[in-house]
Amino acid sequence: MNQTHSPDAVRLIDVRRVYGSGPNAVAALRGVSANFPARSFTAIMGPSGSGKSTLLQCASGLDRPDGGRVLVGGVDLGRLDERRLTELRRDRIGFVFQSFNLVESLTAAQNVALPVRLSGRRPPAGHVEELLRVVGLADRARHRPAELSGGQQQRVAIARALVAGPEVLFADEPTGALDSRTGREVLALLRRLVGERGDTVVMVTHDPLAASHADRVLFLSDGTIVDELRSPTPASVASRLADLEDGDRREAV
Ligand SMILES: Nc1ncnc2c1ncn2[C@@H]1O[C@H](COP(=O)(O)OP(=O)(O)OP(=O)(O)O)[C@@H](O)[C@H]1O
Repeated sequence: MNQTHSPDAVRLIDVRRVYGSGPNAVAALRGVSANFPARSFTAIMGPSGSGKSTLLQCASGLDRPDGGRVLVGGVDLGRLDERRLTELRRDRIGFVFQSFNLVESLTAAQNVALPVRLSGRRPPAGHVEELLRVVGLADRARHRPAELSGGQQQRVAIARALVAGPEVLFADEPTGALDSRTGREVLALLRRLVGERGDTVVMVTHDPLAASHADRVLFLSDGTIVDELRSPTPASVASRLADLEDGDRREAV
């Protein structure tokens, strides 16, 4: 593969994505460049329609940009055919969404092992148990999703996303379906994964409190990155977001 050593888990270089064509074309990303260093926790925020989901989809190889480059662990996704891109997503990228998407008929441990099983392999001995321990569910390995709380189900989903040892964990509104206390526990877990295991997390969120758990917040507006906050606090994030949303409203008038 086209692999070069890179301290960045993910790099976006002048990424562009246009939906549709002609007079109805929508430029969802207008030249986005960003580095996501290994062992960092980045939150992506911005008003509705600013391009957050599109950025996550392009960065994770779920969607192909119309211009620019995306590198995951030094591999240029644009050079991969569909089969290799699918393999890269399976082996090197973890996903967590607002909905937990667990298989109801399988236990927590079986859900965690599933991505590796589906690729015709077996997780190394003790690996699933270790991941369940990391997410605080060592004693729930044999429970099925219906026997777990929402926060516990999301923690199973996080363990599942980590089972292949991905370069990066992309999280799209991971606390969107959780109450605020449970949401904070999941955010604290993501924080710990970065601090203690050296995982890399990129999270889209609408919630300033959620974003304040990250090392840095990137703000998108109208398809471009317009600002960055390091060591964010809920207040500093909320204030910056309000400015951007005000700007959007003024433009709409
Ligand atoms: N499949 C699509 N076809 C056409 N336009 C699209 C498509 N997906 C997104 N868009 C448009 O691209 C722009 C960016 O959308 P995107 O979903 O990335 O924004 P977002 O910041 O994630 O929004 P939200 O916070 O509301 O989820 C929007 O104008 C949206 O309407």
